[in-house]
Amino acid sequence: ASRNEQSIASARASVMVYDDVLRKWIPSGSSSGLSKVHIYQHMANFTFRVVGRKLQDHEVVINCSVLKTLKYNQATPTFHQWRDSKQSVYGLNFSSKEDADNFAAAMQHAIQVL
Ligand SMILES: CC(=O)N[C@@H](Cc1ccccc1Cl)C(=O)N1CCC[C@]12C=C[C@@H]1CC[C@@H](C(=O)N[C@@H]3C(=O)N4[C@@H](C=C[C@H]3C)CC[C@H]4C(=O)O)N1C2=O
Repeated sequence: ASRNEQSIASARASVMVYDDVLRKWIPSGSSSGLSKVHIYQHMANFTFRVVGRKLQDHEVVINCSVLKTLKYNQATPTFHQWRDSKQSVYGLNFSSKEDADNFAAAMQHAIQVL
């Protein structure tokens, strides 16, 4: 995150991307595993983005803008998903329901205030 970004939520989740051709979820990044996923608010230009880094090696596995048109789907209590602007679908498989609820609340806040 840059200096003028602050985290409004963080959660542990495995970050996945849906492969439309294979019709299956694949891990985002070079391998599957848990990441720390943040929603950052940019204090100067009032934008939000989701950034996730693998716990093990800090590989950035998601870096996507949160637009006011984002439809955030809580498919299950611990699996949430949305489309980014390039129509990729991201899925977060949260390690706990608490993390999922906390992340969803912050995401909905961001979408509301944009
Ligand atoms: C109208 C619309 O766009 N709808 C989208 C969803 C959507 C709705 C509204 C706004 C935005 C979006 Cl994004 C849609 O349906 N999408 C988006 C791409 C994928 C999918 C299309 C088909 C498949 C069928 C099964 C289903 C699925 O993936 N379920 C999960 C699942 O199979 N898994 C994941 C966990 C649990 C399950 C819940 C973990 C790994 C794997 C597994 O359990 O092994 N699908 C989808 O969600």
